[in-house]
Amino acid sequence: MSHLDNIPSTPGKYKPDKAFRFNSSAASSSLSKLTLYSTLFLSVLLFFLLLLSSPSSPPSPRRHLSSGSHHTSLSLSHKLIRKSARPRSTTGHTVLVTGAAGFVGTHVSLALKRRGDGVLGLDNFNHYYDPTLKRARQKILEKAGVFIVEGDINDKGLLQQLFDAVLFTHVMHLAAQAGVRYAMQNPGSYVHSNIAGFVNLLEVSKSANPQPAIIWASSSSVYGLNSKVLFSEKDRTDQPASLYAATKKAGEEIAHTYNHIYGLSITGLRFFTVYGPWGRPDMAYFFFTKDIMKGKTITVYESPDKGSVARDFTYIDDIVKGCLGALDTAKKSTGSGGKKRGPAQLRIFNLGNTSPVPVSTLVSILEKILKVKAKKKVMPLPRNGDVEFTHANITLAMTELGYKPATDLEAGLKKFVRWYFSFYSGSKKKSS
Ligand SMILES: O=C(O)[C@H]1O[C@H](OP(=O)(O)OP(=O)(O)OC[C@H]2O[C@@H](n3ccc(=O)[nH]c3=O)[C@H](O)[C@@H]2O)[C@H](O)[C@@H](O)[C@H]1O
Repeated sequence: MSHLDNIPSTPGKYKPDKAFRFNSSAASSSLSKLTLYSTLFLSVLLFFLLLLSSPSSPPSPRRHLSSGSHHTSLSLSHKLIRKSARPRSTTGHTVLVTGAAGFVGTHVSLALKRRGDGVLGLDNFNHYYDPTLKRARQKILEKAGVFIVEGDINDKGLLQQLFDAVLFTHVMHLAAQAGVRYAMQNPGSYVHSNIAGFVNLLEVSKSANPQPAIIWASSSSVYGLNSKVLFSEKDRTDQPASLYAATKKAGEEIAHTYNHIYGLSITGLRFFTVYGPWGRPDMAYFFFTKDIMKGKTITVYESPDKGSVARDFTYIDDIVKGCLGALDTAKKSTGSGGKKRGPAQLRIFNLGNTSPVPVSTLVSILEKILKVKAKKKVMPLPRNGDVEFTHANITLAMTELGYKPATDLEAGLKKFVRWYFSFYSGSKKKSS
Protein backbone atom coordinates (compact mmCIF):
# COMPACT_ATOMS: atom_id res chain seq x y z
CA MET A 1 0.00 0.00 0.00
CA SER A 2 1.61 3.24 -0.97
CA HIS A 3 1.36 6.49 0.98
CA LEU A 4 -0.50 7.97 -1.83
CA ASP A 5 -3.34 5.59 -1.06
CA ASN A 6 -3.72 7.33 2.31
CA ILE A 7 -4.27 10.73 0.83
CA PRO A 8 -7.95 11.32 0.36
CA SER A 9 -9.35 13.47 -2.38
CA THR A 10 -10.43 16.12 0.14
CA PRO A 11 -7.16 16.97 1.98
CA GLY A 12 -8.83 19.03 4.71
CA LYS A 13 -10.61 15.91 5.97
CA TYR A 14 -7.42 13.79 6.22
CA LYS A 15 -6.97 11.97 9.50
CA PRO A 16 -3.63 10.09 10.11
CA ASP A 17 -4.17 6.44 11.12
CA LYS A 18 -3.08 5.21 14.56
CA ALA A 19 0.04 3.26 13.34
CA PHE A 20 1.78 6.52 12.51
CA ARG A 21 1.14 8.06 15.89
CA PHE A 22 2.90 5.20 17.85
CA ASN A 23 6.02 4.71 15.66
CA SER A 24 7.57 8.20 15.88
CA SER A 25 10.57 7.74 13.45
CA ALA A 26 8.46 5.93 10.92
CA ALA A 27 5.88 8.58 11.50
CA SER A 28 8.29 11.47 10.92
CA SER A 29 9.73 9.96 7.71
CA SER A 30 6.24 9.09 6.50
CA LEU A 31 5.11 12.61 7.36
CA SER A 32 7.86 14.29 5.34
CA LYS A 33 7.12 12.02 2.38
CA LEU A 34 3.45 12.73 2.78
CA THR A 35 4.09 16.49 2.79
CA LEU A 36 6.20 16.15 -0.35
CA TYR A 37 3.57 14.10 -2.21
CA SER A 38 0.76 16.38 -1.00
CA THR A 39 2.58 19.45 -2.29
CA LEU A 40 3.26 17.74 -5.59
CA PHE A 41 -0.33 16.63 -5.95
CA LEU A 42 -1.73 20.06 -5.07
CA SER A 43 0.62 21.75 -7.53
CA VAL A 44 -0.52 19.43 -10.34
CA LEU A 45 -4.17 19.99 -9.38
CA LEU A 46 -3.69 23.77 -9.27
CA PHE A 47 -1.94 23.72 -12.65
CA PHE A 48 -4.87 21.87 -14.28
CA LEU A 49 -7.45 24.12 -12.62
CA LEU A 50 -5.67 27.21 -13.92
CA LEU A 51 -5.43 25.66 -17.38
CA LEU A 52 -9.18 24.97 -17.43
CA SER A 53 -10.20 28.42 -16.21
CA SER A 54 -7.96 30.42 -18.58
CA PRO A 55 -9.59 31.48 -21.91
CA SER A 56 -8.25 29.83 -25.07
CA SER A 57 -8.11 33.18 -26.89
CA PRO A 58 -7.74 36.77 -25.70
CA PRO A 59 -11.01 38.41 -24.54
CA SER A 60 -12.92 40.06 -27.35
CA PRO A 61 -13.88 43.68 -26.75
CA ARG A 62 -17.43 44.06 -25.54
CA ARG A 63 -19.67 46.28 -27.55
CA HIS A 64 -21.48 47.42 -24.41
CA LEU A 65 -19.97 49.84 -22.00
CA SER A 66 -21.66 49.64 -18.65
CA SER A 67 -20.70 50.18 -15.07
CA GLY A 68 -20.85 46.41 -14.56
CA SER A 69 -18.35 45.66 -17.35
CA HIS A 70 -15.28 43.57 -16.57
CA HIS A 71 -12.23 45.76 -16.03
CA THR A 72 -10.19 44.28 -18.91
CA SER A 73 -13.00 44.50 -21.47
CA LEU A 74 -13.87 48.01 -20.30
CA SER A 75 -10.33 49.25 -20.80
CA LEU A 76 -10.16 47.40 -24.13
CA SER A 77 -13.36 49.16 -25.24
CA HIS A 78 -12.01 52.47 -24.01
CA LYS A 79 -8.89 51.95 -26.08
CA LEU A 80 -10.98 51.21 -29.19
CA ILE A 81 -13.25 54.16 -28.45
CA ARG A 82 -10.40 56.63 -28.11
CA LYS A 83 -8.62 55.28 -31.17
CA SER A 84 -11.77 55.48 -33.30
CA ALA A 85 -12.61 59.00 -32.09
CA ARG A 86 -9.10 60.39 -32.63
CA PRO A 87 -8.83 62.68 -35.68
CA ARG A 88 -5.85 62.21 -38.02
CA SER A 89 -4.67 65.76 -37.47
CA THR A 90 -5.17 68.47 -34.89
CA THR A 91 -7.52 70.31 -37.24
CA GLY A 92 -9.86 67.30 -37.54
CA HIS A 93 -13.17 67.03 -35.74
CA THR A 94 -14.13 64.48 -33.13
CA VAL A 95 -17.60 63.27 -33.98
CA LEU A 96 -20.06 61.00 -32.21
CA VAL A 97 -22.36 59.51 -34.87
CA THR A 98 -25.55 58.03 -33.44
CA GLY A 99 -27.28 55.47 -35.65
CA ALA A 100 -23.90 54.71 -37.20
CA ALA A 101 -24.99 51.28 -38.47
CA GLY A 102 -28.03 52.84 -40.15
CA PHE A 103 -28.22 53.78 -43.81
CA VAL A 104 -27.29 57.46 -43.61
CA GLY A 105 -25.17 56.90 -40.48
CA THR A 106 -22.87 54.44 -42.23
CA HIS A 107 -22.28 56.67 -45.25
CA VAL A 108 -21.69 59.78 -43.14
CA SER A 109 -19.35 57.96 -40.73
CA LEU A 110 -17.27 56.65 -43.63
CA ALA A 111 -17.05 60.06 -45.28
CA LEU A 112 -15.95 61.73 -42.05
CA LYS A 113 -13.38 59.05 -41.28
CA ARG A 114 -11.97 59.08 -44.81
CA ARG A 115 -11.28 62.77 -44.71
CA GLY A 116 -9.49 62.47 -41.37
CA ASP A 117 -12.06 63.20 -38.68
CA GLY A 118 -12.28 61.04 -35.61
CA VAL A 119 -15.56 59.10 -35.56
CA LEU A 120 -17.15 57.06 -32.81
CA GLY A 121 -20.36 55.24 -33.70
CA LEU A 122 -23.28 54.36 -31.47
CA ASP A 123 -26.09 52.06 -32.53
CA ASN A 124 -28.57 49.78 -30.79
CA PHE A 125 -28.81 47.36 -33.77
CA ASN A 126 -32.56 47.01 -33.27
CA HIS A 127 -34.68 44.67 -35.37
CA TYR A 128 -36.87 47.24 -37.16
CA TYR A 129 -35.36 45.79 -40.31
CA ASP A 130 -32.96 42.94 -41.00
CA PRO A 131 -30.09 43.40 -38.52
CA THR A 132 -27.71 41.39 -40.72
CA LEU A 133 -27.66 44.39 -43.06
CA LYS A 134 -26.66 46.59 -40.11
CA ARG A 135 -23.95 44.10 -39.14
CA ALA A 136 -22.62 44.12 -42.70
CA ARG A 137 -22.45 47.92 -42.58
CA GLN A 138 -20.67 47.65 -39.22
CA LYS A 139 -18.00 45.42 -40.80
CA ILE A 140 -17.31 48.03 -43.45
CA LEU A 141 -16.99 50.69 -40.80
CA GLU A 142 -14.68 48.55 -38.70
CA LYS A 143 -12.42 48.08 -41.70
CA ALA A 144 -12.31 51.84 -42.11
CA GLY A 145 -11.39 52.27 -38.44
CA VAL A 146 -14.79 53.29 -37.08
CA PHE A 147 -15.77 51.51 -33.88
CA ILE A 148 -19.46 51.23 -33.02
CA VAL A 149 -20.48 51.06 -29.40
CA GLU A 150 -23.58 48.91 -29.13
CA GLY A 151 -26.13 50.76 -27.04
CA ASP A 152 -29.19 52.95 -26.96
CA ILE A 153 -29.39 56.73 -26.95
CA ASN A 154 -31.85 56.35 -24.08
CA ASP A 155 -29.09 54.88 -21.90
CA LYS A 156 -27.91 57.99 -20.09
CA GLY A 157 -25.19 56.16 -18.14
CA LEU A 158 -23.68 54.85 -21.37
CA LEU A 159 -23.79 58.26 -23.07
CA GLN A 160 -22.16 59.80 -20.02
CA GLN A 161 -19.34 57.25 -20.18
CA LEU A 162 -18.75 58.05 -23.83
CA PHE A 163 -18.68 61.78 -23.15
CA ASP A 164 -16.33 61.18 -20.20
CA ALA A 165 -13.98 59.17 -22.42
CA VAL A 166 -13.97 61.55 -25.40
CA LEU A 167 -14.32 65.33 -25.86
CA PHE A 168 -16.65 65.41 -28.86
CA THR A 169 -16.55 68.56 -30.95
CA HIS A 170 -19.71 67.47 -32.80
CA VAL A 171 -22.58 65.03 -32.49
CA MET A 172 -24.08 63.82 -35.76
CA HIS A 173 -27.38 62.49 -34.47
CA LEU A 174 -28.85 60.11 -37.02
CA ALA A 175 -30.33 57.47 -34.73
CA ALA A 176 -34.10 57.45 -35.09
CA GLN A 177 -37.17 55.35 -35.55
CA ALA A 178 -37.68 55.89 -39.26
CA GLY A 179 -40.54 55.01 -41.60
CA VAL A 180 -43.81 56.83 -42.01
CA ARG A 181 -46.29 53.95 -42.18
CA TYR A 182 -44.83 51.81 -39.35
CA ALA A 183 -45.86 54.51 -36.86
CA MET A 184 -49.41 53.11 -36.94
CA GLN A 185 -48.13 49.71 -35.85
CA ASN A 186 -45.64 50.76 -33.21
CA PRO A 187 -46.24 54.36 -32.10
CA GLY A 188 -44.26 53.90 -28.88
CA SER A 189 -41.00 53.25 -30.72
CA TYR A 190 -41.21 56.74 -32.31
CA VAL A 191 -41.72 58.44 -28.96
CA HIS A 192 -38.93 56.35 -27.44
CA SER A 193 -36.28 57.05 -30.09
CA ASN A 194 -37.22 60.35 -31.69
CA ILE A 195 -38.35 62.22 -28.57
CA ALA A 196 -37.08 60.56 -25.38
CA GLY A 197 -33.79 59.47 -26.96
CA PHE A 198 -33.17 62.89 -28.48
CA VAL A 199 -33.84 64.65 -25.15
CA ASN A 200 -31.47 62.24 -23.41
CA LEU A 201 -28.73 63.00 -25.91
CA LEU A 202 -29.26 66.75 -25.57
CA GLU A 203 -29.21 66.46 -21.76
CA VAL A 204 -25.80 64.81 -21.79
CA SER A 205 -24.54 67.19 -24.53
CA LYS A 206 -25.61 70.32 -22.68
CA SER A 207 -23.78 69.20 -19.54
CA ALA A 208 -20.55 68.48 -21.39
CA ASN A 209 -17.65 70.84 -21.07
CA PRO A 210 -17.09 72.01 -23.76
CA GLN A 211 -20.50 71.32 -25.30
CA PRO A 212 -20.43 69.76 -28.77
CA ALA A 213 -22.32 71.23 -31.74
CA ILE A 214 -25.28 69.05 -32.71
CA ILE A 215 -26.31 68.19 -36.27
CA TRP A 216 -29.38 65.97 -36.49
CA ALA A 217 -31.80 64.37 -38.94
CA SER A 218 -35.23 65.90 -39.16
CA SER A 219 -37.50 65.02 -42.08
CA SER A 220 -39.35 66.35 -45.10
CA SER A 221 -42.42 64.81 -43.50
CA VAL A 222 -42.71 67.80 -41.14
CA TYR A 223 -44.33 69.69 -44.05
CA GLY A 224 -47.28 67.30 -43.67
CA LEU A 225 -50.43 68.59 -45.28
CA ASN A 226 -48.71 71.78 -46.43
CA SER A 227 -49.84 72.27 -50.04
CA LYS A 228 -47.59 75.18 -50.95
CA VAL A 229 -44.73 74.19 -53.25
CA LEU A 230 -41.78 74.30 -53.24
CA PHE A 231 -41.40 73.41 -49.54
CA SER A 232 -39.39 76.16 -47.91
CA GLU A 233 -37.96 76.19 -44.39
CA LYS A 234 -40.20 79.20 -43.67
CA ASP A 235 -43.41 77.29 -44.47
CA ARG A 236 -45.79 76.06 -41.81
CA THR A 237 -45.01 72.68 -40.30
CA ASP A 238 -47.86 72.35 -37.84
CA GLN A 239 -49.96 69.82 -39.75
CA PRO A 240 -48.08 66.51 -39.57
CA ALA A 241 -49.78 63.62 -41.36
CA SER A 242 -48.07 60.85 -39.37
CA LEU A 243 -46.82 60.25 -35.87
CA TYR A 244 -43.33 59.93 -37.39
CA ALA A 245 -43.65 63.48 -38.73
CA ALA A 246 -45.06 64.68 -35.41
CA THR A 247 -42.05 63.28 -33.51
CA LYS A 248 -39.60 64.92 -35.96
CA LYS A 249 -41.48 68.20 -35.61
CA ALA A 250 -41.33 67.78 -31.83
CA GLY A 251 -37.57 67.27 -32.23
CA GLU A 252 -37.30 70.64 -33.95
CA GLU A 253 -39.11 72.34 -31.06
CA ILE A 254 -37.00 70.49 -28.50
CA ALA A 255 -33.87 71.65 -30.36
CA HIS A 256 -35.12 75.22 -30.01
CA THR A 257 -35.50 74.79 -26.25
CA TYR A 258 -32.00 73.38 -25.69
CA ASN A 259 -30.51 76.07 -27.87
CA HIS A 260 -32.41 78.76 -25.98
CA ILE A 261 -31.74 77.57 -22.44
CA TYR A 262 -28.30 75.98 -22.67
CA GLY A 263 -26.57 77.60 -25.65
CA LEU A 264 -26.26 74.38 -27.66
CA SER A 265 -25.47 74.97 -31.33
CA ILE A 266 -28.03 72.85 -33.21
CA THR A 267 -28.58 72.23 -36.92
CA GLY A 268 -31.58 70.18 -38.12
CA LEU A 269 -31.56 68.66 -41.61
CA ARG A 270 -34.85 67.83 -43.30
CA PHE A 271 -34.00 64.81 -45.46
CA PHE A 272 -36.19 64.15 -48.52
CA THR A 273 -36.70 60.40 -49.20
CA VAL A 274 -33.05 59.36 -49.18
CA TYR A 275 -32.17 56.30 -51.29
CA GLY A 276 -29.10 54.44 -52.55
CA PRO A 277 -26.69 51.55 -51.90
CA TRP A 278 -26.86 50.09 -48.37
CA GLY A 279 -30.36 51.59 -48.08
CA ARG A 280 -33.28 50.69 -45.85
CA PRO A 281 -35.32 47.62 -46.86
CA ASP A 282 -38.53 49.21 -45.55
CA MET A 283 -38.45 51.90 -48.25
CA ALA A 284 -40.49 51.57 -51.44
CA TYR A 285 -37.61 51.63 -53.98
CA PHE A 286 -35.91 48.83 -52.01
CA PHE A 287 -38.82 46.46 -51.57
CA PHE A 288 -40.15 47.23 -55.07
CA THR A 289 -36.81 45.95 -56.42
CA LYS A 290 -37.02 42.81 -54.29
CA ASP A 291 -40.67 42.13 -55.17
CA ILE A 292 -40.28 42.83 -58.89
CA MET A 293 -37.42 40.33 -59.01
CA LYS A 294 -39.54 37.75 -57.18
CA GLY A 295 -42.51 38.31 -59.49
CA LYS A 296 -44.60 39.57 -56.57
CA THR A 297 -47.27 42.23 -57.11
CA ILE A 298 -46.35 45.69 -55.87
CA THR A 299 -48.86 48.29 -54.70
CA VAL A 300 -48.46 51.71 -56.27
CA TYR A 301 -50.33 54.52 -54.61
CA GLU A 302 -52.07 57.28 -56.50
CA SER A 303 -53.75 60.40 -55.12
CA PRO A 304 -57.54 60.32 -54.53
CA ASP A 305 -58.14 62.29 -57.77
CA LYS A 306 -56.13 59.62 -59.65
CA GLY A 307 -53.15 61.95 -59.88
CA SER A 308 -49.65 60.75 -59.17
CA VAL A 309 -48.05 60.53 -55.76
CA ALA A 310 -44.52 61.92 -56.03
CA ARG A 311 -41.34 62.21 -54.00
CA ASP A 312 -38.27 64.42 -54.18
CA PHE A 313 -36.01 61.33 -54.05
CA THR A 314 -32.51 62.34 -52.93
CA TYR A 315 -29.39 60.27 -53.52
CA ILE A 316 -27.31 59.27 -50.50
CA ASP A 317 -24.03 60.84 -51.70
CA ASP A 318 -25.75 64.21 -52.01
CA ILE A 319 -27.18 63.87 -48.51
CA VAL A 320 -23.72 63.00 -47.16
CA LYS A 321 -22.30 66.19 -48.71
CA GLY A 322 -25.12 68.16 -47.09
CA CYS A 323 -24.39 66.57 -43.69
CA LEU A 324 -20.66 67.36 -43.93
CA GLY A 325 -21.45 70.90 -45.08
CA ALA A 326 -23.69 71.35 -42.05
CA LEU A 327 -21.00 70.01 -39.73
CA ASP A 328 -18.29 72.20 -41.22
CA THR A 329 -20.35 75.37 -40.94
CA ALA A 330 -21.71 74.65 -37.47
CA LYS A 331 -20.59 77.22 -34.95
CA LYS A 332 -19.46 76.20 -31.50
CA SER A 333 -21.99 75.85 -28.71
CA THR A 334 -21.74 78.74 -26.30
CA GLY A 335 -22.56 77.01 -23.03
CA SER A 336 -20.56 74.71 -20.83
CA GLY A 337 -21.41 72.36 -18.01
CA GLY A 338 -25.14 73.07 -18.38
CA LYS A 339 -24.84 76.90 -18.38
CA LYS A 340 -25.50 79.16 -21.35
CA ARG A 341 -22.86 81.83 -21.92
CA GLY A 342 -24.40 83.56 -24.94
CA PRO A 343 -26.72 83.10 -27.92
CA ALA A 344 -25.94 80.04 -30.04
CA GLN A 345 -26.56 79.00 -33.61
CA LEU A 346 -29.91 77.32 -34.41
CA ARG A 347 -30.49 76.25 -38.01
CA ILE A 348 -32.80 74.14 -40.13
CA PHE A 349 -32.19 73.12 -43.77
CA ASN A 350 -34.00 71.20 -46.49
CA LEU A 351 -31.79 68.56 -48.11
CA GLY A 352 -33.74 67.48 -51.18
CA ASN A 353 -33.18 67.02 -54.89
CA THR A 354 -35.62 69.71 -56.16
CA SER A 355 -36.95 67.30 -58.74
CA PRO A 356 -40.00 65.29 -57.63
CA VAL A 357 -40.64 62.02 -59.45
CA PRO A 358 -44.01 60.19 -59.47
CA VAL A 359 -43.93 56.77 -57.85
CA SER A 360 -45.21 55.31 -61.15
CA THR A 361 -42.06 56.69 -62.84
CA LEU A 362 -39.88 55.22 -60.10
CA VAL A 363 -41.41 51.84 -61.00
CA SER A 364 -40.79 52.35 -64.75
CA ILE A 365 -37.14 53.21 -64.09
CA LEU A 366 -36.74 50.08 -61.97
CA GLU A 367 -38.37 47.95 -64.69
CA LYS A 368 -35.90 49.35 -67.20
CA ILE A 369 -32.84 48.74 -65.01
CA LEU A 370 -33.98 45.31 -63.83
CA LYS A 371 -35.24 44.36 -67.29
CA VAL A 372 -38.33 42.85 -65.66
CA LYS A 373 -41.96 43.99 -66.00
CA ALA A 374 -43.49 44.74 -62.61
CA LYS A 375 -46.82 43.26 -61.56
CA LYS A 376 -48.63 46.34 -60.28
CA LYS A 377 -51.74 47.04 -58.31
CA VAL A 378 -52.64 50.72 -58.34
CA MET A 379 -54.69 51.94 -55.40
CA PRO A 380 -55.62 55.25 -53.79
CA LEU A 381 -53.22 56.48 -51.13
CA PRO A 382 -54.49 54.99 -47.88
CA ARG A 383 -54.68 57.23 -44.82
CA ASN A 384 -51.49 55.74 -43.37
CA GLY A 385 -49.37 58.82 -42.85
CA ASP A 386 -48.13 59.22 -46.43
CA VAL A 387 -48.41 62.62 -48.06
CA GLU A 388 -49.12 63.09 -51.76
CA PHE A 389 -46.16 65.16 -52.77
CA THR A 390 -42.79 66.49 -51.60
CA HIS A 391 -40.62 69.08 -53.32
CA ALA A 392 -37.73 70.83 -51.59
CA ASN A 393 -36.63 74.38 -51.98
CA ILE A 394 -32.90 74.05 -51.29
CA THR A 395 -31.81 77.67 -51.74
CA LEU A 396 -30.84 78.03 -48.09
CA ALA A 397 -28.72 74.86 -48.03
CA MET A 398 -27.04 75.88 -51.30
CA THR A 399 -26.12 79.29 -49.93
CA GLU A 400 -25.07 78.31 -46.43
CA LEU A 401 -23.78 74.74 -46.79
CA GLY A 402 -22.61 74.70 -50.39
CA TYR A 403 -25.14 71.92 -50.95
CA LYS A 404 -25.66 70.97 -54.59
CA PRO A 405 -27.38 67.66 -55.39
CA ALA A 406 -25.85 66.02 -58.45
CA THR A 407 -27.51 62.63 -58.92
CA ASP A 408 -30.82 62.10 -60.73
CA LEU A 409 -33.12 59.23 -59.83
CA GLU A 410 -32.17 56.96 -62.74
CA ALA A 411 -28.42 57.28 -62.13
CA GLY A 412 -28.91 56.75 -58.39
CA LEU A 413 -31.16 53.73 -58.84
CA LYS A 414 -28.61 52.12 -61.18
CA LYS A 415 -26.04 52.37 -58.39
CA PHE A 416 -28.53 51.01 -55.90
CA VAL A 417 -29.44 48.02 -58.09
CA ARG A 418 -25.76 47.22 -58.70
CA TRP A 419 -25.16 47.19 -54.96
CA TYR A 420 -28.37 45.21 -54.32
CA PHE A 421 -27.29 42.35 -56.56
CA SER A 422 -23.72 42.24 -55.35
CA PHE A 423 -24.79 42.33 -51.70
CA TYR A 424 -27.54 39.74 -51.88
CA SER A 425 -25.75 37.36 -54.24
CA GLY A 426 -22.77 37.60 -51.86
CA SER A 427 -24.97 36.74 -48.84
CA LYS A 428 -26.47 33.77 -50.70
CA LYS A 429 -23.02 32.46 -51.62
CA LYS A 430 -21.94 32.71 -47.98
CA SER A 431 -25.00 30.88 -46.62
CA SER A 432 -24.90 28.06 -49.23
O1 LIG B 1 -38.51 62.20 -46.59
C1 LIG B 1 -38.75 61.77 -45.49
O2 LIG B 1 -38.79 62.47 -44.51
C2 LIG B 1 -39.15 60.33 -45.31
O3 LIG B 1 -38.70 59.61 -46.45
C3 LIG B 1 -39.09 58.25 -46.46
O4 LIG B 1 -40.52 58.18 -46.45
P1 LIG B 1 -41.29 58.11 -47.81
O5 LIG B 1 -41.07 59.31 -48.62
O6 LIG B 1 -42.69 57.76 -47.46
O7 LIG B 1 -40.57 56.91 -48.57
P2 LIG B 1 -41.08 55.46 -48.98
O8 LIG B 1 -41.66 54.77 -47.83
O9 LIG B 1 -39.97 54.82 -49.68
O10 LIG B 1 -42.25 55.80 -50.01
C4 LIG B 1 -41.96 56.43 -51.25
C5 LIG B 1 -43.19 56.60 -52.03
O11 LIG B 1 -43.72 55.32 -52.40
C6 LIG B 1 -45.09 55.26 -52.09
N1 LIG B 1 -45.43 53.85 -51.78
C7 LIG B 1 -44.93 53.28 -50.66
C8 LIG B 1 -45.23 51.97 -50.36
C9 LIG B 1 -46.03 51.23 -51.23
O12 LIG B 1 -46.32 50.04 -51.03
N2 LIG B 1 -46.48 51.84 -52.36
C10 LIG B 1 -46.21 53.11 -52.67
O13 LIG B 1 -46.65 53.63 -53.70
C11 LIG B 1 -45.28 56.21 -50.94
O14 LIG B 1 -46.61 56.66 -50.87
C12 LIG B 1 -44.30 57.29 -51.28
O15 LIG B 1 -44.91 58.21 -52.13
C13 LIG B 1 -38.52 57.56 -45.25
O16 LIG B 1 -38.98 56.22 -45.20
C14 LIG B 1 -38.92 58.25 -43.97
O17 LIG B 1 -38.24 57.62 -42.90
C15 LIG B 1 -38.61 59.72 -44.04
O18 LIG B 1 -37.24 59.94 -43.88
